[in-house]
Amino acid sequence: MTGALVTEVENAGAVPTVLVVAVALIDPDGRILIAQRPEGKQLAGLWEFPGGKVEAGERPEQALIRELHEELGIDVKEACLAPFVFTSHAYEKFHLLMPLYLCRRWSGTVVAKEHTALAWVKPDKLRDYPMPPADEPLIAWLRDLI
Ligand SMILES: Nc1nc2c([nH]c(=O)n2[C@H]2C[C@H](O)[C@@H](COP(=O)(O)OP(=O)(O)OP(=O)(O)O)O2)c(=O)[nH]1
Repeated sequence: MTGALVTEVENAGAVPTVLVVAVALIDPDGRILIAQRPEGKQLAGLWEFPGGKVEAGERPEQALIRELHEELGIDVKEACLAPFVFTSHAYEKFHLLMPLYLCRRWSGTVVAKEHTALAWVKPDKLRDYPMPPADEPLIAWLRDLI
């Protein structure tokens, strides 16, 4: 009886783990691109690294290349995506697992197709832009290693 109750309590807290891929695009001046989430979406108004959810049947790098084309209108080759660090964060409705890649090379001009605004920001200035809580550890890594 007690065992069953414990199991129920544990299951009540179970949420799906969602895999989201994101990238720090770095320009020749060492600035990183961040993008402001549009109104009407979860975490609206916060600044994020471009990227999105990995869809069924996609590899993470394919998903990121697709998202960068859809969101920013740029083309990125898989070889130009360098795995960097990841964040693992418990949101209320899901658990976010988000690898962050680095990319210094792409073709095309960055345009905000889905975001409210874009900003190129030096790593030590990222904290001036409110970002989702999951991004907190990523900011520290970028500041220290880029
Ligand atoms: N792309 C990106 N997403 C982030 C970051 N930090 C962070 O918590 N997230 C969260 C916000 C979303 O819940 C999820 C990204 O998924 P998404 O952007 O494709 O999804 P969405 O909320 O726009 O919703 P959907 O309509 O596409 O389902 O990851 C980040 O730096 N970049």
